[in-house]
Amino acid sequence: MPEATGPIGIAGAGAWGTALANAAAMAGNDVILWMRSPEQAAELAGTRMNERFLPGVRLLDRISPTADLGRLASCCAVLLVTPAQTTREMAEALSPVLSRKTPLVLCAKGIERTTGAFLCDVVEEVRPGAPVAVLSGPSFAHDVARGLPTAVTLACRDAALAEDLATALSGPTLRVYHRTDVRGVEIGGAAKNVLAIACGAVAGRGLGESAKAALIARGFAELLRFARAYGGEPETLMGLSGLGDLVLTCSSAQSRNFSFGLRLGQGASAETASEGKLVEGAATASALVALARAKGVDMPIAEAVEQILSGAWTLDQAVDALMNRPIKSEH
Ligand SMILES: NC(=O)c1ccc[n+]([C@@H]2O[C@H](COP(=O)([O-])OP(=O)(O)OC[C@H]3O[C@@H](n4cnc5c(N)ncnc54)[C@H](O)[C@@H]3O)[C@@H](O)[C@H]2O)c1
Ligand SMILES: O=P(O)(O)OC[C@H](O)CO
Repeated sequence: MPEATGPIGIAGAGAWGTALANAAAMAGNDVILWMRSPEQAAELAGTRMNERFLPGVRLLDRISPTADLGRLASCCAVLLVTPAQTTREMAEALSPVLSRKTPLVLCAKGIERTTGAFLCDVVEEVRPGAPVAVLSGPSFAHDVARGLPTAVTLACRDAALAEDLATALSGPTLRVYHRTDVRGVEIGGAAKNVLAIACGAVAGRGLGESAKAALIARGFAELLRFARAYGGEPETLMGLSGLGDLVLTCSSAQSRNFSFGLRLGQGASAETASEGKLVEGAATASALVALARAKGVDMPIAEAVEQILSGAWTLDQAVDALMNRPIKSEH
C-alpha cells in the first residue's frame, strides 16, 4: 500500500464496521473508527462498547473512535462500511479528506437504487483514478467480532494492491483471499441479499426445506447469469463472495435479509418486516431487476421478490408464478 505505515481507517461504526475494526486491530493494525455521531464516538471511547450495533463486544485497545472525518486522512487505506445507499454521499465526503492514492475498500453490499450503478462505479465517478476495492463474502458481524473463523474475498483491479490489502486485514481468525474481479465480487454481495429475502419468505410460509434448497440452487443460476452479463467471472461467483455468501445468507435467521423475508412469509407487510433494521436486499431489488431486464437476463426469483416488495404480487402469487413457468432444460 502507498503509505503502509498509517492506521487502517473505518468509516461507519455499525455492526460490520465495528466487527471489522476489531478484526483489523487483531491483525496488528492501529485503527481509526469514524462514525457520524460525536455522542456515539464519545460513548465508544469511554465504554469501549458499541451496545447499539454490536452488543457484548469489547473494542480492542488499538481502535480510536472519532466523529472527525479528517482523522481518516492519515490512514493507509479506508474501509467504507455504511449502508450501500449512502456510498455516494460518503465517497463525496471522503474525497477532499483522502489522498488520491489512498485505497477505499467498499464493504457494503448493494447497487445504487436511484441510478442502478454498481458501488465501485459510483466511487470511481466521485474519485476518478483513485484505487477502489471491494470486501465481501460470508461473514456475520457477530461471528467476526467474536473471533470465530471467517473467510472473505477482497477484490481490486490492481493485483498487488489486492494482495497487500488482504494481507494487512488477515488475522488469526479472519482469512482474506484476494482477486482482481471487482465486478464479480460486488455482484455476489449485492444479489445474494435479494435472493435471501426469497429464501426467508419460503421458510416463513412453511414451504419446506426442499423448496429452500431449490431456491438456493436456482438463485445461484440467476446470480451466475447476471454476473456473466455484467462482466463478472464465473469462478468468482463460485467462491466465497458468491455461492459462499448466498448459502450463508439463505440459511440463517442471523441474516437481516433472510429474517425480513421470514416475516414477509409469516404475513408481515414490506413496511413492517424490517423491524427498523438495515435490509440491503430490499433497497437493491428494483435496481438489480432493472439491470437484469436491460441485458435480457432471466432472474425470476429476484423478479418475484421485487413484485412482492412493490405490492404487485402476494407471496402465493409469486410461488405460483415461479412453479408454473414453462418447463426447460436446467442449464
Ligand atoms: N452486519 C453484518 O454481518 C455484515 C457483514 C458483511 C457485510 N455487511 C454490509 O455492511 C454494510 C453495513 O452493514 P451494518 O451491519 O454495519 O449496518 P448497521 O445498520 O449495523 O450500521 C450502519 C452504520 O452506518 C451508519 N450510517 C447510516 N447512514 C449513514 C450515513 N448517511 N452517513 C454515515 N453513516 C451512516 C449508521 O449510523 C451505522 O453506524 C451493509 O451493506 C451490509 O450488507 C454487513
Ligand atoms: O444480515 P445480512 O442479511 O445483511 O447479511 C450479513 C452479511 O452480508 C452476511 O455475509
